[in-house]
Amino acid sequence: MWWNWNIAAGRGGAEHARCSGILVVVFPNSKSEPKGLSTNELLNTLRELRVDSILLASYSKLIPVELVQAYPRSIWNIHPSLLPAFGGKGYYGLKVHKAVVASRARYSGPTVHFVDEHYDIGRTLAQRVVSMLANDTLEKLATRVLHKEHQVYVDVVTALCDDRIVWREDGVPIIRSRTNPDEYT
Ligand SMILES: Nc1nc2c(c(=O)[nH]1)N[C@@H](CN(C=O)c1ccc(C(=O)N[C@@H](CCC(=O)O)C(=O)O)cc1)CN2
Ligand SMILES: NCC(=O)N[C@@H]1O[C@H](COP(=O)([O-])[O-])[C@@H](O)[C@H]1O
Repeated sequence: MWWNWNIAAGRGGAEHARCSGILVVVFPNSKSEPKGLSTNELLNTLRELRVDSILLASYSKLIPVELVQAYPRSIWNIHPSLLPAFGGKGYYGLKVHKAVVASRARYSGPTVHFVDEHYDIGRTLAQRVVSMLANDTLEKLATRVLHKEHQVYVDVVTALCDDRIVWREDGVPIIRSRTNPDEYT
């Protein structure tokens, strides 16, 4: 069963979701969000709503280990670089693209990965490549990468809905092709 619901860390995302009729719970509890849920309250809410998959998008806090352990192989995140490059603590939003441009890398692109206890080291599930341009600005690169993010996350969610995400014997997650069951990416 798919629930339209949203765990919002930012006010803009929460308001947009509410206006779209999407159930919103705010996490974590903080000074700026005193009505936010604690980890245990969030876990109870997710269980009550029978949530079985969690997808992060622009979520800028560390998901607590209790939530990671309660949802094994069931929390995904999208990161705006080709992990493991340019990931980890301090790498989010434009900071990621700034590091990529400074490195003179020839390619960048989004990564969809499983979430584990630490930032950005969970198993990679899908990536898309974006070529760097000689006159790239942070904003131009961010826009091109974001465009690919919106494509690759939709592809991953579609594969999730189709039950086409499988784990290879060596522990690598792969996606079975929608058209040819003998092909994987
Ligand atoms: N347990 C996990 N939690 C989260 C993960 C993860 O892989 N495991 N991914 C991040 C998303 N992310 C990159 O994709 C990311 C977000 C934020 C940071 C970061 O350094 N944050 C700052 C705080 C920023 C703020 O307060 O707004 C920090 O921790 O100092 C790194 C990577 C989502 N959660
Ligand atoms: N590490 C997490 C991270 O950097 N997330 C990134 O923040 C950007 C802004 O998205 P938004 O316009 O939806 O807020 C997106 O590129 C997203 O990948």
